[in-house]
Amino acid sequence: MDNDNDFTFCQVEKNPDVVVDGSNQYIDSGILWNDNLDSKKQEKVGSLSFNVIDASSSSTGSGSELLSKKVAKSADATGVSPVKNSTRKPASRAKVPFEKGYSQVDWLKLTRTHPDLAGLKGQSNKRLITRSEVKQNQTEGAMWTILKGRVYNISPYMKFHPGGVDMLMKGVGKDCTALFNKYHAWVNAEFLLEKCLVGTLDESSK
Ligand code: HEM
Repeated sequence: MDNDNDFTFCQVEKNPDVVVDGSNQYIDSGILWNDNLDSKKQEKVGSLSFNVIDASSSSTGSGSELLSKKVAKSADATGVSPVKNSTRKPASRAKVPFEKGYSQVDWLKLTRTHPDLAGLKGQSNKRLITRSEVKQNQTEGAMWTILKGRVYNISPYMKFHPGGVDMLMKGVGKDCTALFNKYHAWVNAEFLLEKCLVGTLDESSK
């Protein structure tokens, strides 16, 4: 098996290049780790390295998300949270090898450089959006989906999706939350798709 190109199996070092909003936070394991955590320690098991956080000695974490994820696979960069103990059998894995230039790291670079990934053209992403408007946006440049009450334009993420374009297409024009949770409830989509946010779902809409 050739995993050389699969970032999931690469060791990803903390990279000062990926400073988010210049606020001393780094993208690491799909979580925004606060750099002030001095109790962070690197451990190694086989080819995987882990960041072990002693949360008890610090109250400077970046909110509940940080505190709830004390151990993270640093191998699983960008948007993939640590695996939780679960009695539920996960759906079968079908990760698609990415095309050159479409790794999750490439996606993060794009999110930092592209001026309008959501395709808002100056419109606010704070507005309420109806289900029928989501349904209407299924064209190449604007493929909208509802995920956990938020509306995203997932068109730019298509070729970057590790599960493949076909799988992601299943969520276009509708609410993909159930499918999303079925395959990877641990994925931090709020972070990955932050720049693709179009608005909030109008829950009362049809
Ligand atoms: C809409 C937002 C979505 C985002 C941000 C997203 C993101 C991701 C990420 C980061 C992975 C890699 C997971 C890992 O390495 O553990 C992945 C894998 C995958 N995704 Fe998605 N996904 C989305 C929606 C969907 C939908 C709607 C489906 C199904 C219809 C789907 C099916 C899959 C499958 C089958 C895999 C590969 C299997 C696996 O690694 O467990 N995804 N996705």
